Amino acid sequence: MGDSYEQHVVLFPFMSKGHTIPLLHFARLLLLRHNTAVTVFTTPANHPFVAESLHGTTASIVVLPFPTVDGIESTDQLPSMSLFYKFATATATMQPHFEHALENEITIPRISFMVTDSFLWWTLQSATKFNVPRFAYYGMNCYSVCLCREAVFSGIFGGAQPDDELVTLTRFPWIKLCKNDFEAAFRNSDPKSDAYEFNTKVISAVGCSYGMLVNSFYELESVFVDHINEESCPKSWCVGPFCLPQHTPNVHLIPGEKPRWIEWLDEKLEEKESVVYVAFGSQAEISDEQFYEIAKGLEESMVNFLWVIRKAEWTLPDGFEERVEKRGIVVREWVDQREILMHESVEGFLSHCGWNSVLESICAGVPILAWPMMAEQHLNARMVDEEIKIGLRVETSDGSVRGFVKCEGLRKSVKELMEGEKGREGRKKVMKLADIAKNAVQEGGSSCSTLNLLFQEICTHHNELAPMSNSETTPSNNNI
Ligand SMILES: O=c1ccn([C@@H]2O[C@H](COP(=O)(O)OP(=O)(O)O[C@H]3O[C@H](CO)[C@@H](O)[C@H](O)[C@H]3O)[C@@H](O)[C@H]2O)c(=O)[nH]1
Repeated sequence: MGDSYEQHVVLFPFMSKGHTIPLLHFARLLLLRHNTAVTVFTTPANHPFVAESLHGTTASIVVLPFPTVDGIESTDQLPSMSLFYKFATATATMQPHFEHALENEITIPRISFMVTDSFLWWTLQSATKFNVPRFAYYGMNCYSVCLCREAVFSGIFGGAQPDDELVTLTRFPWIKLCKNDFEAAFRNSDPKSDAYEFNTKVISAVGCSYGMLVNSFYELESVFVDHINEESCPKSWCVGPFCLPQHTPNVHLIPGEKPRWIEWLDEKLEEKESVVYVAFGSQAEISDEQFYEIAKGLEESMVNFLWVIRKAEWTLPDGFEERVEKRGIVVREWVDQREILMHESVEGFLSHCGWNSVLESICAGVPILAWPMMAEQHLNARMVDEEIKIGLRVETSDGSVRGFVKCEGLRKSVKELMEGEKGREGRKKVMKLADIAKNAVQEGGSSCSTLNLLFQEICTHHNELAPMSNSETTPSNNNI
């Protein structure tokens, strides 16, 4: 790495597509600052994905060994998400290799700060040893962070009320939540459980970090950003959407080079037809029974759809693709989701509400039909439907937040998104937010200014430390 760089940022994403992709976008965003060098840490099996994503940039990639029993290095490959805690805990085996690289391999220029995923809690110890400020990347927005904290502090989980009964939050009285808005593992208060142990380590390491880096923008959730920054530690820095500044939709200049689903969307655009995009992220688990109802609901809705199916074992009803031939397309490959959302024919997104999907939909000005499945997605769905009002929720058969979705419920909800009043209102609102998001990442916008401030603060922090290079640094246990 050359001497012309004044700043050097280390990024260490967690090995899951929904966590890695945004930090790779953030790497590109950092590289727009010409004086900044970026080093990204990853594992052998994730290296090709990271390298392809950073192709054509000056980012350096460091590969650390990750010895797992089954050779799985990304959560989307796990046979079941019940193995998540085992997988996430195993990342700690990388700590000595990470520290070896910090001490010997990537010493020039001196590291300004590191952004490591909150699930890699042990990186705080490494950052502390080498006197490098650590920003924890949560993957969640400030709304969900605040709601998780409030639910814990207000004792919602311990209350005697049924799991689906709504409780008003004292700090945010316009918000009602139920126990089922949270994963059972997150509510588990048994200190001996894997979930409790892991979450405790993660939360306490975030609390002792220099800051929290958030893939969001201030105008989207100012009440919640302010709440975090006024009432708790560490400070949150909203510098997103990470996917925006450097995104130019793929331009397929050579005929025949376009993926078939983009050609299909082009055809729909020519026919002046709108399309709903259907995708549930990189790790959702869907039962065969539920999968069948999705297929039937889409077929009966009579809307045009592009459906990305993640798992080979999810089988479509007999003759499905023939019956929907003219108005539906099923894709079983990895797609450029942002390119699809940006396509002019796409006017609705049936989504599991992973935070990246929600943000990408906001940036593309596409309203959402929210069908949360796991993690913090139920909170994101409340945000979409009740807080920022850019869509609606899918109708479940018993009205509960985790209820089964029958084909009639799906058909009605999809129609409402594409042709109904709630869809229309959501579309207007999300288009305004798309403009605000674009402004946020422009020079002078809130996210751009926050990132500048972060760099300024880190420079001041460095100047206060004795000048020395990393190679001269004696590992110590001083807190930053
Ligand atoms: O074929 C595909 C499939 C996915 N994606 C991208 O993969 C990412 C998926 O992220 P997200 O929508 O957030 O879904 P998950 O993969 O489910 O994300 C996990 O991580 C998120 C960030 O922490 C959480 O909000 C979610 O709840 C959690 O499930 C997005 O950038 C998509 O654009 C593609 O580009 N092509």
